[in-house]
Amino acid sequence: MIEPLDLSTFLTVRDLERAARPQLSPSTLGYFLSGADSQTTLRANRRAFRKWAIDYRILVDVGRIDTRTRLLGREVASPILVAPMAYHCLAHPEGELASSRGAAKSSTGYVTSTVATMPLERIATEFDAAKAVDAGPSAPRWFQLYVNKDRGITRSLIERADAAGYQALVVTVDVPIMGRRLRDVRNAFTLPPGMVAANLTDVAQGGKEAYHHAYATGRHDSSLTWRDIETFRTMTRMPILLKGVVRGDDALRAIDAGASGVVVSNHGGRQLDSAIASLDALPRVLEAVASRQSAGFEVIVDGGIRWGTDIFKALALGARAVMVGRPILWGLTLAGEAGVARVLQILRGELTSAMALAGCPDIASITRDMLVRA
Ligand SMILES: Cc1cc2nc3c(=O)[nH]c(=O)nc-3n(C[C@H](O)[C@H](O)[C@H](O)COP(=O)(O)O)c2cc1C
Ligand SMILES: CCCCC(=O)C(=O)O
Repeated sequence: MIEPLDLSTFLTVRDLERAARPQLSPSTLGYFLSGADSQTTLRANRRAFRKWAIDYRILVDVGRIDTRTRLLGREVASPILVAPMAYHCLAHPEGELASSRGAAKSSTGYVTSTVATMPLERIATEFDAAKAVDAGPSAPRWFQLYVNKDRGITRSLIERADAAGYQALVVTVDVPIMGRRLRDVRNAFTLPPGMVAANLTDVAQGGKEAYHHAYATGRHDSSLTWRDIETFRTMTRMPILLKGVVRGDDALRAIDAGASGVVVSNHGGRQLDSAIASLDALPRVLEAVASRQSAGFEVIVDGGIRWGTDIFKALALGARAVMVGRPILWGLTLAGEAGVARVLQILRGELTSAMALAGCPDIASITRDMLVRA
């Protein structure tokens, strides 16, 4: 019998990554890890955090640390969300059912991907059932939208997400075409037999045609524009966030198009290689938004968050919250729901420690002056 994993021996996200990697096939590992082309942006996302140092404060009462904040008008337990990622069943047989439970039990927000390997309704049910029932704010769950050439399919996805009680629609806008990830090309990456993108059952699944390729080249809509965002706005009551914004002017257009926020992101370095690092893009997006005084407009950032201090830096620069991508997949690979919960526990624990050591007992006290150039 295999000894059950003692997750408490994993102290950092890196520990989980190191243990998870050998468990995955080369094709899946390549898909999870890869950035586009030379992977310059993938590296830049990490490097951007190292350019800042924390200018900590002393002799502040940090006997009680409070990580609560507000997101889209609701109180949340922490400023951390699970980023939308495709195909969780590649990491674990229970796929998104396990990852969503892991997030819910950790009181962490969760974003379901359009290309999930489980039906979005089941993910919603699983998340809600697993939510921590003790006092404290409950975690949000949002739906990420990829726009299909067949707008009937897109409309039906939005309606299903609405009906399933998702609280926001995250429209990903940095994938007009799929970035070229060299390992995926070389491995002819696709989904193994029997695994499907459970919410897009119209697309050729399995069989001869490689699913991933079939969707990316056949169904994904490269003609998406601002006008479509305005159309989606009229189709749902859910607030809309645009994910993949890096420019100030685009953030202003997002406000004009009726969006409730943006995710400053370059898709984890998987799309345009040599794109600006997401943390570097954050200040100018915030500056543009501030110039418009759009009260309540949310600015979230993702890309390269691996430590609690990374979250601290993103918040100090002005982000409302962060999304965490690949680390979730390492936890899911190693131990399903419990592994995801462990990743989130580590990150939240590190954030709490950083706040205590920096003299910031609550999120509001993590201000811009807490950072200096390293
Ligand atoms: C394997 C993988 C699959 C992804 N799938 C999606 C997706 O379906 N939709 C989406 O909007 N973003 C997707 N992303 C991008 C993430 O949401 C997020 O922007 C990125 O992973 C953040 O960077 P990090 O992995 O360095 O934390 C994916 C990223 C990875 C690594
Ligand atoms: C068509 C699936 C796209 C998934 C994705 O967003 C990614 O691999 O980065």
